[in-house]
Amino acid sequence: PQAREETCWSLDDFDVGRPLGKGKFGNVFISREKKTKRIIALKVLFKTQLLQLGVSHQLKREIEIQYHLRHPNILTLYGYFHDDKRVFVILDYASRGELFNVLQSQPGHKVSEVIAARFVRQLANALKYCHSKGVIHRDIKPENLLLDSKLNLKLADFGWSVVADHSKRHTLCGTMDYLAPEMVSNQPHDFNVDIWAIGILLFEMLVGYAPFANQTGDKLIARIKECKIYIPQSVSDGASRLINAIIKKEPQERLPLAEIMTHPWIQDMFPREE
Ligand SMILES: Cn1ncc2ncnc(NCCc3cnc(NC(=O)Nc4cccc(C(F)(F)F)c4)s3)c21
Repeated sequence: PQAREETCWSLDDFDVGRPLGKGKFGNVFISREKKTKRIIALKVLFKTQLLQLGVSHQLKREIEIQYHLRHPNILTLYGYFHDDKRVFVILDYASRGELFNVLQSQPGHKVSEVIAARFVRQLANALKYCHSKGVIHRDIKPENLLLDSKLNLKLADFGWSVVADHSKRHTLCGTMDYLAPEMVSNQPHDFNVDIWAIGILLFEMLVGYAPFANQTGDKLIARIKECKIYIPQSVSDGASRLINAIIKKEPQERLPLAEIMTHPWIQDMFPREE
């Protein structure tokens, strides 16, 4: 069979520029690939830390997962290479950086309902694609949502994502009728964790802080379990209805992606598509 073209990269292929962000595992640098002059983002991770924290398998899984994901609202991972001390991940460059910093720079740390609806629809698009491939992101937050020069949202950092183990379900599906409720619902991390995150994100983009923010420890856990959120009057009825339809304690009760994308509030925020 046709071998997939495997370009073998090394640090010599790149001019490394300023840091774009600093993470606990390593930093990201704007860089230019010498031959094509293409601008990319180079994430540098230190092997010692990956080994110390026992997350090397997670990085391998992230690279494997991202290798199969190609979508306009997912930050592309082009490849990786390593030297004796570091692992380098070659990523799309998102020139407007993290949504986190965009929100921080706005008055009240919030955006308009039109912008919020745009980002929710693009994120739902990215997740519809991921979930259709059995990939659950599991770490959706403003730090992992990047923006390109055209204000298109790019879902990034699949370091905590998993591929839902359909295998177990397939072996069981012949005899689903006999499965106890806790068995069929016992998907520790099912796709609905990503749906929940869309609700939290929408709340934060419109209110300026997350619904359970400035709670700590067990109070925070209790608040999340109680699942009671207070949506300020400043938020429109349509947006409030969508937030309340997503932030549900029961995973299965959360509004499915398809219904988020076609929700009346989302539709109203987009001028009639020509
Ligand atoms: C800030 N910024 N501004 C512009 C811009 N343009 C592109 N990218 C940026 N930032 C990088 C975004 C990322 C994408 N994928 C990531 N992946 C990751 O960080 N993976 C990862 C980390 C630590 C440990 C593990 C492990 F081992 F646990 F799995 C996995 S980070 C940009």
